[in-house]
Amino acid sequence: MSQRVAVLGTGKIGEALVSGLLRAGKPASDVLVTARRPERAAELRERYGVEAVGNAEAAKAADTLILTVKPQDMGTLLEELAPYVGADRLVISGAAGVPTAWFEERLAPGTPVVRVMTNTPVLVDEAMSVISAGSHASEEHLLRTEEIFKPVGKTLRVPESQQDAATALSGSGPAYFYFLVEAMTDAGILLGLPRAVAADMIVQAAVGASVMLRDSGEHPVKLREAVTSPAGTTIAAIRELENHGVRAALLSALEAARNRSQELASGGK
Ligand SMILES: NC(=O)C1=CN([C@@H]2O[C@H](COP(=O)(O)OP(=O)(O)OC[C@H]3O[C@@H](n4cnc5c(N)ncnc54)[C@H](OP(=O)(O)O)[C@@H]3O)[C@@H](O)[C@H]2O)C=CC1
Ligand SMILES: O=C(O)[C@@H]1CCC=N1
Repeated sequence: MSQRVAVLGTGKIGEALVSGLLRAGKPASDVLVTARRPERAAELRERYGVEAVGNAEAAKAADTLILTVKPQDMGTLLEELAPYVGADRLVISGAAGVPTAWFEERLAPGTPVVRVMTNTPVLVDEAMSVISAGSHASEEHLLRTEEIFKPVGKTLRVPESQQDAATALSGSGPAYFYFLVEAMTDAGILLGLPRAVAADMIVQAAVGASVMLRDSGEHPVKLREAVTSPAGTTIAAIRELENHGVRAALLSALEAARNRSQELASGGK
């Protein structure tokens, strides 16, 4: 069996994974991609030098299939793949919500399935990829999955029962930070700063705070306390955040994301 990896449904996440595989040294000849539109296939061929093929051909030719279509498109894709995928392949699903059991029901008995929730920082090798084994996936399959995702960031194994929460926190997580940066940049405009200057300040504050969170090992409360001087500026802002229920809003927001992931379990609309 070849060491070929196929990415099926190469959109934003699929393309990010292809670029990661190539950056990690996988030869382009070992990477196949599929796309729904011919112009997209041509774009991927040109950009990465990989072969773009049909879904059935990818399923026949690759030993690892990474499925990165939207949950709502997974049913159609599985119908195309099922005749060609057996227990000698590894199927990795990157979709939100859809459980490994859903794939197992549609594939040949014993087909190993691994569910992965990654996030867009895969583009800068700073992803978090949260990994769970289906009922036929062995340690070897998990290691093969980690081999694909480790070069593009961190990996974490969790029981599949935690995947919907991981999707809410980690898969969607970057979007919350972009939302905050966008809102804080607007606040800079309100305070009279030019947009570019405000954006520069906020992005650097986000980078600095993220690096400190990751590298200091300190609890976020301690880091925030170090910024918050008695009778100073920060506590004036924190009071407003608490008055406006930002903490409660985050709890509700992540619960809503978790619930939506659960709704997508059946490749739902
Ligand atoms: N975006 C994110 O931050 C994250 C997304 N995910 C998951 O990754 C998956 C993909 O998301 P994302 O990359 O944002 O979505 P995209 O829409 O960018 O990518 C999906 C791609 O699949 C293609 N496609 C759909 N059906 C088929 C098919 N039958 N055969 C071949 N290609 C097909 C689509 O084609 P077309 O362009 O024609 O629509 C599209 O290019 C989702 O399941 C999502 O839950 C996981 C973590 C983070
Ligand atoms: O919004 C979504 O459904 C996808 C899954 C996680 C991040 N983006």
